Amino acid sequence: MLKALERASVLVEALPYIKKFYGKTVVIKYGGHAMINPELKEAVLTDAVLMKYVGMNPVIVHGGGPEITGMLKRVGKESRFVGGLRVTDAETMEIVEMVLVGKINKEIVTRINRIGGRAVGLSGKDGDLFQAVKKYRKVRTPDGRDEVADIGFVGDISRVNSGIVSIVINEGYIPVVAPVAVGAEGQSYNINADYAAGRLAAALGADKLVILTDVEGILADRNDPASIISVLHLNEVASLIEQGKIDGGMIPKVECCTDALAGGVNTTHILDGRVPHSILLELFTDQGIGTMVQK
Ligand SMILES: Nc1ncnc2c1ncn2[C@@H]1O[C@H](COP(=O)(O)OP(=O)(O)O)[C@@H](O)[C@H]1O
Ligand SMILES: CC(=O)N[C@@H](CCC(=O)OP(=O)(O)O)C(=O)O
Repeated sequence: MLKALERASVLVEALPYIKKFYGKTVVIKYGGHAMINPELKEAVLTDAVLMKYVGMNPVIVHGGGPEITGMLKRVGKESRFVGGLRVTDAETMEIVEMVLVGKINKEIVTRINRIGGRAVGLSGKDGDLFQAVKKYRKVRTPDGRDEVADIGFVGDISRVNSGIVSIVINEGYIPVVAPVAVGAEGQSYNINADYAAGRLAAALGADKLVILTDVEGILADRNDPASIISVLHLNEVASLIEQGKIDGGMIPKVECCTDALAGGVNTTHILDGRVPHSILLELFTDQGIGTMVQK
């Protein structure tokens, strides 16, 4: 009884925020490292279910980088990344699709349904959701020259047909999206889940994009968790990347925020997925947590 009352009082405190976000779409990028711990997994998906219950429209775009790396290792393939993106040959692409679409997507859907929500899993191929062309990545050589690297079947999203996601939302389900896209000839493309989330948020006209990761947010000094940047303006991003202060897996995250903001999303956030219920802390408190990237 006491527990129920405690929960009720928490809900009363959250009411103004619930009203503020009622009917709003929030795209959640649920990332590889925040996905590993089973308790955290449960907390993130419970947050999504709660959001749906109180009238918001959560949309989950998931990654699964560490699981893909694990599966590749099992078949004797080493993973290589260029600028945070996996170099993807034909065999790697097959495994990426099996892991993301066949395994992780269905696991998330099953968990949400068991928690008491209703979820539908989609990949970028369903309803032609993500169409892509081959992506080339600019890299800086050790002697300071810029080169274009061929990273295989990694795609740039050329078009988002978000209709199928809207149908799923409007029918009362939580869409769960795997970041595999389709090319002009029907071939599969591996899309970094951050980019997929940013583009989908823009196409849906989402109010918020929330990216969960395994650090506190964007750090000014990567070795100092206290150096978190609470608000990062878009005009500061390029120089932080240029100076190497933002690198690796954080590059797709800030670029994804850039895409989303350019596409009309109101606010974008990079949050610590290791903190239980970090999404609710961001949504339902004034101070917010993590890094907000804004125009
Ligand atoms: N300025 C920065 N602040 C915080 N993390 C950074 C920064 N630059 C690079 N990183 C790296 O980015 C990583 C997050 O990207 P990634 O490992 O791809 O996350 P995920 O698996 O959650 O998608 C962090 O663990 C950190 O190593
Ligand atoms: C092109 C590219 O790098 N694709 C990613 C797709 C999964 C992903 O983005 O997973 P996280 O969000 O867990 O990192 C990959 O192959 O790892």
